[in-house]
Amino acid sequence: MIDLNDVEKIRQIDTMNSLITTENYDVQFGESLDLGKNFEVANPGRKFHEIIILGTGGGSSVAGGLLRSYLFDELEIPVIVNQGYNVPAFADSDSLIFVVSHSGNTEETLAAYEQAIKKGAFMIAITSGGKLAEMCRNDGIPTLIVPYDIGHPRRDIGYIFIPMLVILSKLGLIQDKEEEIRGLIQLLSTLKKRYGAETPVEQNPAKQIAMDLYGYIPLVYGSLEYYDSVAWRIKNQFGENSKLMAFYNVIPCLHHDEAVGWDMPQELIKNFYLMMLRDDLLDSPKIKKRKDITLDILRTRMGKVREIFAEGENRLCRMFSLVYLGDFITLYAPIYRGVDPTPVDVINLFKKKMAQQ
Ligand SMILES: O=P(O)(O)OC[C@H]1O[C@H](O)[C@H](O)[C@@H](O)[C@@H]1O
Repeated sequence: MIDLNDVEKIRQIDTMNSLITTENYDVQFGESLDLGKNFEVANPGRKFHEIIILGTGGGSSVAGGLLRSYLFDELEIPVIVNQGYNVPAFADSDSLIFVVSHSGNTEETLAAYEQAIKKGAFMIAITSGGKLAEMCRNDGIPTLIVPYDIGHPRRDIGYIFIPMLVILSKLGLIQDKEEEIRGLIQLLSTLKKRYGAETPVEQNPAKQIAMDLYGYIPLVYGSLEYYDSVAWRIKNQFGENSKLMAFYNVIPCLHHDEAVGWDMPQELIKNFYLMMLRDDLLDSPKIKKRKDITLDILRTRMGKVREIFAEGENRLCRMFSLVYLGDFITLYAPIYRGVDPTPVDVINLFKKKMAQQ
């Protein structure tokens, strides 16, 4: 196992600097705010039936999910995250469609884009370039171009999420969020000191959890209304960053189905490492009670259980405080095993095989 206090070794294993990029989210989120603010939108005040986000993967679709959760009690129209090749039948000229592909080359998103164009939807693209940027240029679709980095959209979550938020406020669909975003940037710069590579294991909860879960299957339980997509993000990050299959579910829903599976044989359930996402401010009394009961039951059944708590002055901060901790945990987990967190070999294999005739 790698000594997570050995910063030089950590940097050697993390050959594409995913930790450094994550440590610099405060800068990324700041730039993203400016990108959003400088983007001109047409027809502010126009009414839409719904918002559809076309995009897939740990960056683009998760950003859509986080947006949906964050705006749950503010937006008066639904947000639909659409990850596949097709767009739903109800999409039409009254739909606001964000086409989001960081690379601009993801085949599902490009196929869905072509359908959306035919339906005459009001579209805005967010991409660093690729085929999507080219198609949008030809079709006259307003496009917000974000920095390219190295082609791992999951570490560009700020560039995808923040501009969508700013654009929604420019369109008059939500209140202005600049103050909340600035609060988040401040929080990220505080938290990076706690979770960053330079902070030793003894003072670094992200490193501690990454080491603690070694040998277990991660299971992330979030909750409605704000922590479903956060749990989804962390589960995805375990896959892409940690090279670990992980699972997630959402309270209270899981109490009506998955929970029955907790009666599985002890030798199976003991392989899980439960991370329970908690928020002392945003979790309602009912949700808090359900989480307490869940922990009471699972403490003696699962291999280990760990509660992680949201923090921060507003909802955006609180949600992203857990996204941020999750990003660090899922980066340290592979490094602890001597594995480089950035390459995604299986995804590349899929892309190659799908391109073959
Ligand atoms: O945002 P896009 O460039 O369309 O990428 C979509 C997805 O592609 C790949 O699968 C990446 O590994 C994911 O992290 C990414 O989210």
